[in-house]
Amino acid sequence: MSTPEQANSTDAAKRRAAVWAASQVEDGMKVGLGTGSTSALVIEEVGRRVAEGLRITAIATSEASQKQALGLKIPMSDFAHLPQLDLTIDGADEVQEGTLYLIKGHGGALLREKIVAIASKKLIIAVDPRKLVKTLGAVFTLPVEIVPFGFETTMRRLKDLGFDCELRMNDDGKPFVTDGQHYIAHCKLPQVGFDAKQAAEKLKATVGVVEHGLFLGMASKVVIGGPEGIQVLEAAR
Ligand SMILES: O=C(CO)[C@H](O)[C@H](O)COP(=O)(O)O
Repeated sequence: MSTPEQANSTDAAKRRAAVWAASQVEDGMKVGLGTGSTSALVIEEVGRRVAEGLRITAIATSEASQKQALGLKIPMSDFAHLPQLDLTIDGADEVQEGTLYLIKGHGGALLREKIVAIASKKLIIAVDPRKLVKTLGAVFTLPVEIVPFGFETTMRRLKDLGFDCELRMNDDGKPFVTDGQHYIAHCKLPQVGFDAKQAAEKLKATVGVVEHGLFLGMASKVVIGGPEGIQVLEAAR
């Protein structure tokens, strides 16, 4: 549990990161809009700029972000009309120092987030400093989106592969269902000898797994909001 002061400073850090990320949107761009509390601040800022005359077209990564963007009168489109995006801005649950590998999906939107991110020339990730980790899985579990049919057997096979997972539940005791009508398994990652690329390959090859929350080599930049300003990390290419 964070104190009210800590919560305020985290909110301020998220907002700083979000405002900088939104400032990277240029007139005429096709933009992907992420999901989560930091992305909501990005959408708010993009909406403010649109009201001032910025002309963009956007695609959202969740129903919640779509609704927020439409409420702010951001012109929204889809992949039938926009084959490629110039820039996507999203949040993350963890960012690994050095590699800029990400864990995403605790907002339940990892599948659409990954579809939008890979259709974008650039992906900017906006976070507060708590998200920076040395080892992926240090703080958060890895969300893995799975098909509801036979989820029990899929989760058993994930366990056999070394992923100890629990099904994400709602407060009413029913499984959480994503925008794509799938379930989410939250998997603990081993903290010693974890190989993210190998894990990503294993997960992709598991029948019943739709997608996983490891975003490897996808972030172009990560902006970290802090108490006084921002820090921008760039991917080594
Ligand atoms: O991956 C995500 C949603 O699926 C979010 O980007 C991630 O959970 C970070 O959210 P927040 O900005 O609220 O901390």
